[in-house]
Amino acid sequence: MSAKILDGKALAARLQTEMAEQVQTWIPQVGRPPGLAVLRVGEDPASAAYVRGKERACERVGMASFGQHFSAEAPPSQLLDTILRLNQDERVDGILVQLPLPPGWDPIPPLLAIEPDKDVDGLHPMNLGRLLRGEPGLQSCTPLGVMRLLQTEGIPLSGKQAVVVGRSILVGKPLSLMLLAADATVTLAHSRTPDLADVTRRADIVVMAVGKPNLLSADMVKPGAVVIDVGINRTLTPDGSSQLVGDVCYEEVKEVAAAITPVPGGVGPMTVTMLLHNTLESYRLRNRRGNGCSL
Ligand SMILES: Nc1nc(=O)c2c([nH]1)NC[C@@H]1CN(c3ccc(C(=O)N[C@@H](CCC(=O)O)C(=O)O)cc3)C=[N+]21
Repeated sequence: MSAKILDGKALAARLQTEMAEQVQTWIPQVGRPPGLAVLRVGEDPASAAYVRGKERACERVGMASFGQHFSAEAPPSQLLDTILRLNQDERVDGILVQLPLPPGWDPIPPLLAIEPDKDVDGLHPMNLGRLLRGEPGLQSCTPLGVMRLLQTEGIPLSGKQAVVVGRSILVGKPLSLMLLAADATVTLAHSRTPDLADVTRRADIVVMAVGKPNLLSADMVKPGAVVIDVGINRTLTPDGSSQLVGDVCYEEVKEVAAAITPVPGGVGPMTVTMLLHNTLESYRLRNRRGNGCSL
């Protein structure tokens, strides 16, 4: 039996169409479109590609984008000043700093400078604290995309064993808290976990968020488990062309899992969609408070 393919790309397209319709009904009430500012530093080609993808998605749903690019040699105060200005800018609902920053750039000051209510990446300590405490707040896009995909596919989480592999602040840690909030029993494994296979084999839901191709093989998966692949790795094929792969041995794992996300076309498109979702949420909250209109 072969696993159900969890088509993140299709779900992302559907959600973006819905958002585009909502945006069109809200613009006349508010008098402006929702706005997102993506800030990029340096010349990392992968970051440049991701930022382009985010800006294109913005345009597709009718949002305004206020992107800015800084040289890796620019003084970090330039980035901070820009963030402070965008915090005050009424046209901007979301601000994000594309990570990783170039060597020598400390990500903490810019992440702290972003106004928490515009922090659409959910990385400000205020929003991370809200997530930890189970309070409403902006939440990290990739974990949110994984949760939305699981919920839309009707995959039950309450009482299930969920194993997350990878403890990053962008994915592993926040996703563990979200799965916990959904009443899963959560294990957070990482590079120092001995006998990873022994841990993953207990899981009803395995999430891979490490960044190592082929880390999860079929013998590490309980038959009938759900496998979510957050890994994004660029590898070279024998003929020399570049290929995007996740952290999962996809071809063999899909023969034992009940459901699996592909790479590309799984979690990646959901990440971008949740960024738009967070920007819209911030726009709605800002205008609800601001002028009493009911978005
Ligand atoms: N502050 C910050 N926030 C982020 O959300 C953030 C970040 N920094 N740094 C890098 C990671 C990576 N990331 C992805 C977004 C979309 C795809 C995506 O759309 N992937 C497509 C394929 C894209 C391609 O072909 O290259 C897919 O999986 O189908 C992947 C990865 C967001 N990140």
